[in-house]
Amino acid sequence: MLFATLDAGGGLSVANPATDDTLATIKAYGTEEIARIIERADSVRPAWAARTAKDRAQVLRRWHDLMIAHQDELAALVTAESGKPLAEARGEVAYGAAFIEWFAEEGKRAYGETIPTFAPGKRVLTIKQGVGTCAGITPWNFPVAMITRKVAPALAAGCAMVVKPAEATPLAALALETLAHRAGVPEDLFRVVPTLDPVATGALFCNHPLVRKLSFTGSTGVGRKLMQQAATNITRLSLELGGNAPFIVFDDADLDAAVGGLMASKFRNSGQTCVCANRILVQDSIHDAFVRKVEERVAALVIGNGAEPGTTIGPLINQAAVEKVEALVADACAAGATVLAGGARAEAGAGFFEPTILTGVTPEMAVTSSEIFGPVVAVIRFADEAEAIRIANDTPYGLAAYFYARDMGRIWRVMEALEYGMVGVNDGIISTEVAPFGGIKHSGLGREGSRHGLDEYLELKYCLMGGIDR
Ligand SMILES: NC(=O)C1=CN([C@@H]2O[C@H](COP(=O)(O)OP(=O)(O)OC[C@H]3O[C@@H](n4cnc5c(N)ncnc54)[C@H](OP(=O)(O)O)[C@@H]3O)[C@@H](O)[C@H]2O)C=CC1
Ligand SMILES: O=C(O)CCCC(=O)O
Repeated sequence: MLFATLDAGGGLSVANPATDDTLATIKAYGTEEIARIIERADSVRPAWAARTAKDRAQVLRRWHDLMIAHQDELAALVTAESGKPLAEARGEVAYGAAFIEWFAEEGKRAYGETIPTFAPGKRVLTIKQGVGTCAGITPWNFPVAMITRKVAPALAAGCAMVVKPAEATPLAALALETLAHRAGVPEDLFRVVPTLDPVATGALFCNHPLVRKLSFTGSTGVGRKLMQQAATNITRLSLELGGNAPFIVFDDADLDAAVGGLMASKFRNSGQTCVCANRILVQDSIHDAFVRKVEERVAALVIGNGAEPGTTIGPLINQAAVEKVEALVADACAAGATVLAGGARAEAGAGFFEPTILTGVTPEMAVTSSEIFGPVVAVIRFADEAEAIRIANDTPYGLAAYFYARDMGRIWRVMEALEYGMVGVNDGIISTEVAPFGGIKHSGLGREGSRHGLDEYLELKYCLMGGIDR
């Protein structure tokens, strides 16, 4: 069996959200064991950091290649444990592998600098060095890519990393660990530690003196707790938290392109991503035409088990997620919104919710202030550019925003006015390893991917050399 760790036995049971069947029961780590794993990671780190960046890159490159060679098996695991349709799961494996390829190369470019001196006889320079041993906490919605987006830059920078995957999706994470070790990543340098105690594990990661950096992707509430805990040890943090993405369609937009962008953004992983369009703002004069086109596209979506060919909408991750979406739709309807499509649990099974369109939504409704994390298109009308920007920015979140327009002046004005870390202009999918992914305000700290993603795992050391003139 490729992924031997799955047979390790123990207390953590993993279910398929489409069928509720148990997929595997795996070992759950306790905090004492995780503490020892951190210590072992830290003990092998100096030897890894001492290798050349090119040497580390070759190991990472082999890990990337093994992921691609096992793309179908990894995708099958992702679909089984997270529910996302197989085509999306294959896409996630390629996306996740791309971070490894990217950072394998980027690790070779961790340049320092020489700075023109401030005094004769002295020279000023900087070097960049790995931050040390790192920890990661990852969510269930991207069981592969959220791990590689953290581990690849950490390893490329010469760091060690211990990752706690989401309780719902540890199988792909363990498979990634197996492939990394096969590729030549030293076994103790990168470890995946599924656990039934996320609270104690988070506290351990924040307070263990050997953990110099924690990278977290998940809800804003948990991110806030980790930030409070990290204060004691002054642990460096990257936080990729919740979003509330506005998706604005102006009257000069290419409507078909905007509908296509909305479908891609809104229904990716059945609406369960932090960058999914959450509030759909449509200008008065094109509102009805736009909504009609969205209705046609929503009617063509296929709900079902993600493992079935042709499925485009899988289950939500669990019953709590279904109940949350159901409550948001009910609340919006009670406050005056109209259901144009869907609006209820789907017949496919207990974990499924119908792709839904709500019109007549207002910024006061909970469906617009909450991160829906489900397949609900909540449409708000607006009159002009100023109103759209005001509504779009009226949220504590600041992760991704999208808008469709053709007027160049408007494009620049709106792009600059949106208070978000990422803006998609005439595009609904912004995620790529080459660009800096991250948010502002309550959506987090730091950036992942791109050359900036490497800096999250590097310390900048300033060195002053005196006595040059003696
Ligand atoms: N920004 C993003 O990408 C994501 C945002 N979310 C948002 O959060 C909502 C809830 O989803 P949920 O899965 O509960 O998100 P969480 O933030 O609870 O989970 C994300 C990760 O954090 C872990 N975790 C949970 N509590 C703690 C803690 N106290 N200390 C340390 N780690 C902890 C989880 O472990 P375990 O799985 O074991 O509980 C998981 O690994 C979603 O509906 C969505 O709105 C969710 C996922 C991703
Ligand atoms: O939703 C998330 O957890 C963030 C990842 C989404 C992406 O990389 O596009």
